[in-house]
Amino acid sequence: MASEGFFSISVASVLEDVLKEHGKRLSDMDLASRKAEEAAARRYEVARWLRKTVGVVGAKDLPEEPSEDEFRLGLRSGLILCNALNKIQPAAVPKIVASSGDSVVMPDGAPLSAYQYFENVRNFLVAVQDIGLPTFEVSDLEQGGKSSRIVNCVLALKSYSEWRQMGSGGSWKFGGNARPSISGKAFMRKNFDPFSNSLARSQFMDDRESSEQNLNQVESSEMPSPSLNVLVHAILSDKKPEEVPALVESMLSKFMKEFGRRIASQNELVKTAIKGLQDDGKSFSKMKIPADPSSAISEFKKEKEVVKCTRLKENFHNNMKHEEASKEQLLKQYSIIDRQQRDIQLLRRDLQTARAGMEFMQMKYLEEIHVVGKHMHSLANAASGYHKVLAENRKLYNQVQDLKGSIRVYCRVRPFLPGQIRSSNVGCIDDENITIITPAKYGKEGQRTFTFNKVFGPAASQEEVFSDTQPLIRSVLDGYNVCIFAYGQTGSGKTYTMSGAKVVNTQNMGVNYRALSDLFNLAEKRRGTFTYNIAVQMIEIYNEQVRDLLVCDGLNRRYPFSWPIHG
Ligand SMILES: Nc1ncnc2c1ncn2[C@@H]1O[C@H](COP(=O)(O)OP(=O)(O)OP(=O)(O)O)[C@@H](O)[C@H]1O
Repeated sequence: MASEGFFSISVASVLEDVLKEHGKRLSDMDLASRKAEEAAARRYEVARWLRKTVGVVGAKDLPEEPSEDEFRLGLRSGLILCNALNKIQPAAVPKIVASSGDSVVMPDGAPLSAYQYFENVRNFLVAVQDIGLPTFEVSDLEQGGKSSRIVNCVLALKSYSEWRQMGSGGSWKFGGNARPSISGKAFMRKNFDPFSNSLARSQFMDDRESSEQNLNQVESSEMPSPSLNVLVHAILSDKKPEEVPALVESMLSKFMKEFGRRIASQNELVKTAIKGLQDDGKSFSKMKIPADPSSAISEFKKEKEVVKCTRLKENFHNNMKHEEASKEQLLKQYSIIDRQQRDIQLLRRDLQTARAGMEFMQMKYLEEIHVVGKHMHSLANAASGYHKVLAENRKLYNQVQDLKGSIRVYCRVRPFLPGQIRSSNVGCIDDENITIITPAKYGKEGQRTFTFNKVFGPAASQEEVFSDTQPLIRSVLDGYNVCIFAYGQTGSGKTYTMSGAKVVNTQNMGVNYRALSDLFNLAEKRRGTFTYNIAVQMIEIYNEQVRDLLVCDGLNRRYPFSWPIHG
């Protein structure tokens, strides 16, 4: 909760704010120079201790007061560090690697022996970590590295050495003489783990960003803040002893005022928070805000409990209502499901009935199909029999035509034309014979009888003449060649017999028209069985000349002709 933060007033923070207000004169420049002074003093102390502990190692003695670069370069090979550690704790680093190049201090960037570089420094760091001392990164020995971490490590080692020299008993105090007096920081080690905290505190001046964190750590351990110490020191350092009491009095009065102001503001915040909760309809009882924040907190906690219980009750009631509503809905759903199940039963019954009906229909249909199939089969048999019979009939028909004769000669006697003298020399006509009376010769009338396949008298109609030739016409459709032609003298009636009168009608229609009409009728009847291509040619033979009578362009074409055959 946001309000919880308002109860954490720290006396140290108030004091620090007051001091800061007093210490306006302390500029950042002062802080920077003090930081540098402190870092240098610590570095000198480390160098002096190492010189005293290790002495000259490999002709690389650290100066008593080395610069930061001299400090790094002197320790870069790891020889001094390893030897120092082995002095304090023998064989902590089992093997120290030295090379011929160790007699010369290697400048930055110059490659060290990789073996030496990794072995000595790494072995030192491993051993230091095993002991529980703060360590540093290998890169801190290079240019740009944090030498403060190396200093911290060696100071911790120094403290550890002193502790061992005192017999390793009791608590190990570190930092009493490891810090320059200006820092005023205590570096206490109660066990090995807090070394990390100690290191963080020692780095305070190096890293201003971590100052807030360090402040909290100091407050939690009831130790004065390092920044407080610095501020107090900065304010009082340039004061005369007689000025100090007045200054302290002034600072204390300001501190009391600030502390009172913060307490008041906290109370206001608590009141506002409680009012907000009451406005939300929570069951807060009327609450007096005590002057004591701790009692306010306990009251506030109690009220929170009451609100929590009320909420739980409300939740319980809401859940019950919700459950009842769910039950009602469930009952409705059950009734709907029952109705739907009944509907489904009815539908199933209807479906079964429909299915039975369909099966019955299907059975009937199959039966009918079977019967129809049988009929079809018998019809096919009958059709094939019919075709056989038809072929047989045709064969017999043509045989009859052959028996009648391939060449048949008919004789037709024309009636007298209007205006002609009715003097005939036709004596007698029967079915096949005609008797011609010849003129008297030598005073004696003569007569001759001629026999034909058929003789038509003057009363014979066009239909009678055609009916006798019709069977021959039908043979054409069975593949037989048939030729019908008329022969006789001029005016004897050839054209009339073959074509008809000048004005053709159904009565006087000649053999040609009737034969063609008969052929087309037959072809139409047999269309499902046969396809016929029909062509017509009509010629005249006159004076031993053959002429095409169907030419209609007026030209008198003579044999041989050439004409297209059309279907
Ligand atoms: N059977 C018949 N009944 C009635 N009239 C007929 C008959 N035969 C012929 N005629 C008539 O006789 C006349 C002569 O007939 P048609 O022209 O047919 O003779 P044709 O033999 O064709 O003569 P051509 O050889 O000169 O052409 C026509 O007027 C025709 O109408």
